[in-house]
Amino acid sequence: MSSKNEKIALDIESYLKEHENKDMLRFLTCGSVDDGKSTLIGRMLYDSKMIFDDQLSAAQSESEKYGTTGEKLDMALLVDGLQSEREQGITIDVAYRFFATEKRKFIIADTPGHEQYTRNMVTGASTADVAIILIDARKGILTQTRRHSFIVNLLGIEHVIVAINKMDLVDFSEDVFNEIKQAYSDLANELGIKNTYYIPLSALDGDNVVDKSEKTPWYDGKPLLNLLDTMDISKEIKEENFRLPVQYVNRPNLNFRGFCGTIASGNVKAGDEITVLPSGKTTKVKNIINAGDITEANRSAICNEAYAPMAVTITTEDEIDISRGDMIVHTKNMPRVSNSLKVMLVWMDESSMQVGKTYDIKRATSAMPGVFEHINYKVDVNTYERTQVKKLELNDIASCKMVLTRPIAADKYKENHETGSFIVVDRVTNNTVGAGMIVDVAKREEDSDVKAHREYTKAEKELNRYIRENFPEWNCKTI
Ligand SMILES: Nc1nc2c(ncn2[C@@H]2O[C@H](COP(=O)(O)OP(=O)(O)OP(=O)(O)O)[C@@H](O)[C@H]2O)c(=O)[nH]1
Repeated sequence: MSSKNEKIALDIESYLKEHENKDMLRFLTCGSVDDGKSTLIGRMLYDSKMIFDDQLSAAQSESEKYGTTGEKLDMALLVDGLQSEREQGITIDVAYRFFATEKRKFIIADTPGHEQYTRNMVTGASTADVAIILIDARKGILTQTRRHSFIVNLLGIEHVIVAINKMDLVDFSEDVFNEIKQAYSDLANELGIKNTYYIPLSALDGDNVVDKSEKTPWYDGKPLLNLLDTMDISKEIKEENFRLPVQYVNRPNLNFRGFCGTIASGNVKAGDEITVLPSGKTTKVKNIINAGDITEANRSAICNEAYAPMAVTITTEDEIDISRGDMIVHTKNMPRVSNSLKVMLVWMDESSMQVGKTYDIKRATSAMPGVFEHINYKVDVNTYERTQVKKLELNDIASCKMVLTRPIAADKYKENHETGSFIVVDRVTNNTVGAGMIVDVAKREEDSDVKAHREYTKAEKELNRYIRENFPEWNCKTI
């Protein structure tokens, strides 16, 4: 990266500016042991000149000593630091790597492929726009391919690049490529994966990684890096799906009250009619203030429109109670409000998940206790078979019924990743023990346990109603 180094040394400002304006694509790499994942990542870093000179010479000398590639530089050694960590069990987390081309910035989430690391793959996949699934051309689709594809689909990644690697070992055979392509497209159909792209590769020799290979004249698609550079991953901005989870109520003095948060989806304009959930109070947006502008001096620096993922403060026409954890939405397009949700849950802790035990459920800016009342079924991530179980163990994925102590404004994950996902926290250890996605929102359940134990007088019921209507921030239960 010497020419880049020069630019960094001479004109760091313009170098940074150049990067700032590029758009970002996050992708996940999944493969079975020895499919060539490290080699491919190493090749992309190398070819995009993101390897430091000292890293390169270290890899060159190690390559001569330990490399598995004869004369050639073993690209896998360029990502070896991570691997040795993994072998020693120091980290089983996701490793994020960064590189950039002229057009885009990339973050690679490199996750371990073994079944015992399913939770790590879920973590890496949760923010990815694209998944690259590596397949060894000699082996075709393996159990691991099915598992990785299931998780990629579960996490709602809409673009899957099937990298059919080691084509050099099958003489760059078009037939082998087509067979694997057909088998994977059957799998994609079974799962409902929308956009698939197939590339014949040799990560080792660099065929179809950066440049189109002469050895695959029958392939009319783009090489991998070019595909990553140009694929359209923009999501439709739906104005009607405006969601602002309230993070903080900014009340510096009696004259100002603003509601701060990062817009999870959609957009909002001054004057829009909004509803605060779960209370259901309605008002209009008075002003929208950009996060950067909230200082005493320019609190009046307002904008007319804001959209995801901007961090904003909004003020309202009427004085209504809004508190952290509430969701501000457009009145004309409200999500369902309920405390009873059908969810897909990934269990991430050594201690098993107990039905009926109370956990803290954190979703966007809200947090409340909740229980998993019932496990509908557990999915075998390799065969997609469903089984009945009484509890969940580490890495299990299951459909469950989750009941919260308070209702929330809930979107389905497939419609909104931000507001449709949650984490599960153990109330004693404070560990994150699970992650989940809302599949469906049921009708709100009454708090049967409270009802069962006490009969309330009319006066008590009226008082309860008064408190709920006038003090929604107390999160009072309905009696
Ligand atoms: N012939 C050939 N060999 C390859 C290719 N890609 C990778 N290899 C070789 O396959 C072996 C495994 O490659 P890695 O990149 O370490 O595989 P991996 O998937 O990262 O493996 P793990 O790190 O163990 O998960 C190494 O010996 C590579 O040199 C390829 O396109 N062609």
